[in-house]
Amino acid sequence: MSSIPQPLFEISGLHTGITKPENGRCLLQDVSFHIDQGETVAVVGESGCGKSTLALSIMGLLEAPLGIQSGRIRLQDRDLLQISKKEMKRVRGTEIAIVFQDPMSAFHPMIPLGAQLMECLKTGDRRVRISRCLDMLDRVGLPDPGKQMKSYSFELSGGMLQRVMIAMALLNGPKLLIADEPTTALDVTVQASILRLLKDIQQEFGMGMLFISHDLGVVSELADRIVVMRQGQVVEYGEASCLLDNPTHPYTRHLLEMVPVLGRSLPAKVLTYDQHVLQTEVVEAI
Ligand SMILES: Nc1ncnc2c1ncn2[C@@H]1O[C@H](COP(=O)(O)OP(=O)(O)OP(=O)(O)O)[C@@H](O)[C@H]1O
Repeated sequence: MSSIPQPLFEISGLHTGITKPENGRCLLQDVSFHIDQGETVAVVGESGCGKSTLALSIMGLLEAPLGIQSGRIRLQDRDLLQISKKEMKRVRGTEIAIVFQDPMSAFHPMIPLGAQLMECLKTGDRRVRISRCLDMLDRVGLPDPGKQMKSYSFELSGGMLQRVMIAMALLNGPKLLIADEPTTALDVTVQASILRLLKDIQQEFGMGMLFISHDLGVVSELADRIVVMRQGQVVEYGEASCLLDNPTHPYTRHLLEMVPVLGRSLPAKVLTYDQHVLQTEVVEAI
């Protein structure tokens, strides 16, 4: 008898909310979805629907008065809600890594970027760790990685710094990468090159990716499946192509209408994306 393969990552029946009894409020209600190895699942919804609360719930980084009320978050065969804080700290950054929206605030301005990257690789010979950081900076397309290791965050552009954050997230070979609005703070011409980079490295490294965005147009570029969230609840969930071609929930249709140029025609968006990439490469080459 063949057993059903286990997903890489699975959330089931997740409820997250304000835990104070006097003003208890549910911010995520019964959220469930899974991510298979090598797959990109996008969570999309407007501001305030609970996307960041979801990312923080997964990373075990919710701060009081927010807390998980019930549900399960599994990475392979482990329930992340049942492991110790110490073990969760190890999982974070090694097995699950996150790329945040604003690269400028993710780095310490007074510490060289190289030292901050090295800090993520806690073990191993110093020379091996330096070489690993240099390799990863090169892999994410940063010119002159040796120079960037000595630079401070304020010396790099937003796009370059986002590449450093992606390199940092990949250093320990995570099984799951969470990208929380990774292109929102960037210039439109740089956005497309960062999206292409995420797509490339996800294929190369074969990890699962949870891509969080308010923009269904951006999501259509790289998602295998899409979770549409509204007011803390999943209103639609399915294969990206089916959901984009035949949205069943009025809110998904509303999000689609907000995508400029795309409307409901994907090929037009793909064309727009390629034009952005071309434009970006021209800008970067100047
Ligand atoms: N510490 C907190 N205390 C009370 N309410 C909170 C707290 N953090 C978030 N919320 C509320 O939870 C809801 C979801 O917020 P969240 O930041 O997860 O949304 P989001 O979809 O990520 O929005 P955005 O795209 O603007 O970042 C919002 O109504 C927000 O006001």
